[in-house]
Amino acid sequence: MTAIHINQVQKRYQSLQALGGVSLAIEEGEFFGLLGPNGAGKTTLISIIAGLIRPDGGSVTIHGHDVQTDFRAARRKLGVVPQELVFDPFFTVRETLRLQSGYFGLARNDDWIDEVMFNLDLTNKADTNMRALSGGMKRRVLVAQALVHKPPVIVLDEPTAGVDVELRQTLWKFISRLNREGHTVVLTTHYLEEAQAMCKRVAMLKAGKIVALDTMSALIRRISGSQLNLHLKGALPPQLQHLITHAELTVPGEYNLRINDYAEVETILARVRESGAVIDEMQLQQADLEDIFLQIMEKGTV
Ligand SMILES: Nc1ncnc2c1ncn2[C@@H]1O[C@H](COP(=O)(O)OP(=O)(O)OP(=O)(O)O)[C@@H](O)[C@H]1O
Repeated sequence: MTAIHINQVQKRYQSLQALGGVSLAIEEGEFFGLLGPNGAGKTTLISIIAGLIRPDGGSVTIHGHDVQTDFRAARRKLGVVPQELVFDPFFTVRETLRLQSGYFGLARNDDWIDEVMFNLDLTNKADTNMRALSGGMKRRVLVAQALVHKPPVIVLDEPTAGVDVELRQTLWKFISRLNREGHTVVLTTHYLEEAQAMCKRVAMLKAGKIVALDTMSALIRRISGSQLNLHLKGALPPQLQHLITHAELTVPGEYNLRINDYAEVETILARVRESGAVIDEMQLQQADLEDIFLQIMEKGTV
């Protein structure tokens, strides 16, 4: 079944086209990444998925429920961890989570609340007032709040922005477990390493449009090969100059060369030796999501 179906969604803020006709189907059980630079439209899209803002055109369904015409049913299937920390400061952590459960009509939810708090390392803060929590702790409560009704679809908008390593690890362990148990997870993050480690499929947004949509492994394969990083005493022979990547960043004696297969490394080294240059240092680097991201954002394609 399709967990989230986004069909031709458009949103405009005055003269700014924040989303220009986005279509996307995320299947049940996926761990999906929504990536893009600041202002690409990720939060706008998530707010539309959550039914918090209205699109100017198009539609979104969650497990078949339209987020506008069938809001309550759609909302019940969805847990959203928003980017901003907004809380009522007078409630304790447990009260906050009970209130949220009440919103979904769950009167006796303490077993699950306890389990969520335990998994997010919040148990010893259960009776602390929200206003007395640190930013990182508040973020944990935001995650817990999104999960009180065991939603089959979990959307996290930059959940690890500015949080420490410990929370990241705790959070990813718990979210991975929920994904293994069948929950669909959609994540936006600026930490591309995190996206590469967690997401099986990604969409890249740029200026309100999807500019790449593929599995993580296919995207990484798409960027041809790897890089050979050379530190030379002497100049790079002219017949290798065309292999230089990011020429604008080249420091004298240091070169990044694009290679398509490892056999090319031998040829390059032979040419360097013939030219009389001496190799001080060399490194082979695998392409990663960051290379792909930068290339897509700069050139629009890989
Ligand atoms: N309420 C609003 N009024 C006017 N413009 C808005 C509003 N909300 C968002 N925008 C603009 O819409 C565009 C998309 O914003 P959005 O927050 O969706 O991007 P984002 O991809 O989530 O960015 P970030 O990575 O910085 O969170 C931006 O140019 C933003 O300035």
